[in-house]
Amino acid sequence: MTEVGRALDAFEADGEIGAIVITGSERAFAAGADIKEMQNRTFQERYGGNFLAHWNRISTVKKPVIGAVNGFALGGGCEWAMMCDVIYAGEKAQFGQPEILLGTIPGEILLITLILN
Ligand SMILES: CC(C)(O)CC(=O)SCCNC(=O)CCNC(=O)[C@H](O)C(C)(C)COP(=O)(O)OP(=O)(O)OC[C@H]1O[C@@H](n2cnc3c(N)ncnc32)[C@H](O)[C@@H]1OP(=O)(O)O
Repeated sequence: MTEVGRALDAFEADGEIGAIVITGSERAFAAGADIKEMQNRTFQERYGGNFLAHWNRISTVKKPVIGAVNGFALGGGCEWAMMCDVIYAGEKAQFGQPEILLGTIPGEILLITLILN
């Protein structure tokens, strides 16, 4: 996410770039946060460690952002798509918030963004 954040910073600052397209592969746009990285962290570690830092960067970019989505857009990946100004969805696009099955709050990134703003 740090790399995505850096790329978005650079695109936003580049006067030659008028719009940004974010995409994945045919199989997945993004399957969400790394479950393996999350699974051993306590709530306090996630909250205090700012685990979701940079995840909402798309929503603050001051240039049009287009999400070209195919395959899975799940959890944070679904939220990413929703943060784009336009979603251009392929026929195989699947949007979902399955993280409730992991015991985590669906829509966490957008919820935190709403609370902080
Ligand atoms: C930001 C938050 C924290 O607020 C919310 C989140 O984003 S929590 C994460 C939400 N996402 C999910 O719950 C998606 C979980 N994954 C799946 O449902 C499936 O893996 C799938 C539908 C994306 C793909 O299914 P399938 O084609 O059957 O392939 P798999 O064998 O299940 O997966 C292949 C491989 O990828 C690993 N994988 C998939 N998603 C994740 C993920 N989010 N984090 C880490 N790793 C993921 C999966 O474990 C497999 O790995 P290996 O077993 O091959 O090592």
